[in-house]
Amino acid sequence: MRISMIGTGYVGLVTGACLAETGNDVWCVDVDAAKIEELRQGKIPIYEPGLDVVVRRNVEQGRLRFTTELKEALDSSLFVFIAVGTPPGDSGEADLGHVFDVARAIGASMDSYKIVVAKSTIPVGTTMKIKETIRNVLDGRGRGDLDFDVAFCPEFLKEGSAVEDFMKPDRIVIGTENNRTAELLKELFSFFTFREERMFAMSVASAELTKYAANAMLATRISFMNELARFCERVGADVTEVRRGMGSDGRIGSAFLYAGIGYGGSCFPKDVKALIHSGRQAGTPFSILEAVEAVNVEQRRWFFEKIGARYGGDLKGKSFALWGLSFKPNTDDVREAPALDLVAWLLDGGATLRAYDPVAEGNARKALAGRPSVARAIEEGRLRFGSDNYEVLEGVHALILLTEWPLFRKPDWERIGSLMAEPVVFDGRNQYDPDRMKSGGFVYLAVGR
Ligand SMILES: NC(=O)c1ccc[n+]([C@@H]2O[C@H](COP(=O)([O-])OP(=O)(O)OC[C@H]3O[C@@H](n4cnc5c(N)ncnc54)[C@H](O)[C@@H]3O)[C@@H](O)[C@H]2O)c1
Ligand SMILES: O=c1ccn([C@@H]2O[C@H](COP(=O)(O)OP(=O)(O)O[C@H]3O[C@H](CO)[C@@H](O)[C@H](O)[C@H]3O)[C@@H](O)[C@H]2O)c(=O)[nH]1
Repeated sequence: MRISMIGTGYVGLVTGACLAETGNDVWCVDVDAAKIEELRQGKIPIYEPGLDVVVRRNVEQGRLRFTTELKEALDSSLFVFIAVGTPPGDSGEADLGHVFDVARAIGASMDSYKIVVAKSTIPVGTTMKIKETIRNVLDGRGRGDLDFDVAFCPEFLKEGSAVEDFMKPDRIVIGTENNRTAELLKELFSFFTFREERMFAMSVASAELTKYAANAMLATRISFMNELARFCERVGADVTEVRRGMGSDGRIGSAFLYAGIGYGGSCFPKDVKALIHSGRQAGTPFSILEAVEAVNVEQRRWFFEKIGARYGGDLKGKSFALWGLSFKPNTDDVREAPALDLVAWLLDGGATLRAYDPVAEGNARKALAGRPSVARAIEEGRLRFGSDNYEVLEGVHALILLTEWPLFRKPDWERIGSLMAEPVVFDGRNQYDPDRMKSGGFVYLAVGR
């Protein structure tokens, strides 16, 4: 089938490449000319395991193309996917500016029947507003005769395993206004699952809300565990043991119960805020989600204070090695990464930092440059980036683990001990065994144990 993917970011590029991989002809469209140029030259603008191979293969085989010209792509497509960003607005609402820009551009460019499928995460009612926007532009062009359908198909991929998640989804949700569109979308997505029971056709509104509900539930589990972890510390329990005990109940399950320094990324923080905003607007506030968000904001601060407490609240003259800057392992994405707040607070407290991340250094540098106090600290030489995870340890007072990259899972503790000025480890992701750490001569401070 012929497809236009509008927005070539984490979701658009993965979706476009995977749809091409299953034999479709895909145009990826973006307003970012530099990004499109990079892609045309065979460079992948994001770090996502396995994506480079899929993109290159499909470009070589002529099924995947990149353009800034929407019309060029639309003219040869039946399906038009919208995969642009929906960042948080000032009051937590989803900012739909890019989505409606695209809707207007589709209305201005289309000259034949299309199925417009929103994949961006958008509040209930938005898909129908997209339809109205396209219709208004068509009417304005005197092309009210042109027919089109709209649909909403949420994306559930996780960064760091996006290609695998897309190719082998747990479920495919298809929100449409009519059966014909649902059947066509089922056919398009049937490449990714042989199991009919994994395809959920539903109303557009239900599909829109399914996406927010799933993210909000996962975020709720994480905040629950983070609050539980703080309680565990007070009462002498170990949250990792509690997690194993409770997660073994099939009704609860073991996924997304890991306490740490709070959830980050481009989705959970913004989607929880957006659902809170929608709930308030509808007069049915999500008091649970308000708490989920508050706990998440507190959690990174709680960890920072835990570090400070070891030094009587005074970080001046202390130096720390930081392992990990991305919001989770296997990605270069630092959007809403808890690590960035930790970097800023530690520097504001007077500490000197040496940070290492396998792939996110570039994005972290850009994001941190926007914080004036961090930019000053970089000028003063109080924040440096290392080229490997051992180099940053030389002479530091403690190691702080912020992102659980596989590389950090089983390090050489003897070597680490010999490099550091003091053998202290703050583990923000509960990666190490407290008994082994203590018997290895380390002071080990983790989350909820
Ligand atoms: N990142 C994820 O893991 C993930 C997973 C599921 C759903 N989502 C949702 O998917 C959407 C996209 O997220 P993302 O992380 O891919 O965003 P992103 O910021 O990585 O990419 C968005 C792209 O859209 C482009 N764009 C903006 N306006 C445009 C326009 N008018 N025409 C063409 N291109 C335009 C931008 O230049 C950018 O390249 C969001 O709604 C997000 O909530 C994201
Ligand atoms: O037990 C856990 C699991 C995750 N996290 C944190 O939660 C955040 C989000 O992690 P994850 O969900 O793995 O990554 P995302 O790429 O943000 O994916 C989420 O957001 C996407 C965008 O909406 C959805 O498509 C995915 O289904 C959903 O998992 C990260 O900061 C993790 O460190 C925890 O703290 N504890």
